[in-house]
Amino acid sequence: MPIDLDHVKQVMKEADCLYNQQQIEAAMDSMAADITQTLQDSNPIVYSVMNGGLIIAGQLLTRLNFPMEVGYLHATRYRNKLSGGELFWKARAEHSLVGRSVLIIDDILDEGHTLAAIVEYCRDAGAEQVLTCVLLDKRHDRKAYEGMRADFTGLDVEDRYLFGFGLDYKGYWRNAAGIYALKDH
Ligand SMILES: O=P(O)(O)OC[C@H]1O[C@H](OP(=O)(O)OP(=O)(O)O)[C@H](O)[C@@H]1O
Ligand code: HPA
Repeated sequence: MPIDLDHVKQVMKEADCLYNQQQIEAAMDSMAADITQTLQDSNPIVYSVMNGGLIIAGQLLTRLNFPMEVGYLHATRYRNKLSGGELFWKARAEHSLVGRSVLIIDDILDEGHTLAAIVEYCRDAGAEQVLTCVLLDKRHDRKAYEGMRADFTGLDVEDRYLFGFGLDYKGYWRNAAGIYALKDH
């Protein structure tokens, strides 16, 4: 059934803005400085995780001024729903990862199953070092393993359903230039 666009607009009207564009830009500047310090001499392959990682990766990559190769992986487990299921791979790495440093960029570490599976995949493919970077880390105790964190995190965020800056509400509002929380979720 096609989604009702009036509903999509209403969702945005009623949402709470948790972080605005300026706050996100400051977080990206800080992550870029940390990533540069760690990876500038390692000739990394940098993968964004489609679809959610598209916006953060695009804006972060232009802040990184050192040699790297860039690509994407596509793995999804929410598939336009509000809660996650089994991870479904749509596209894996095109490069050989053997002996390489790999940086994975995604929009959010929520329960962490997506990132954990991607890291395991890259290690199994022979990567020497796999680092992870997320714009958001949702605060709750349902992580894939206790204490799970990305190597680089932009902002911690409350345990609500979020959208904007790559994150979707039923496929919409990935393009919103802030982080929004769904009303009453
Ligand atoms: O930490 P987790 O609980 O595993 O959730 C995080 C993942 O969920 C979202 O992807 P989604 O499966 O919604 O696909 P999308 O990127 O196409 O939105 C998000 O972009 C992360 O990749
Ligand atoms: O809060 C969220 N919003 C959108 N997509 C997501 N994928 C994991 N968590 C979320």
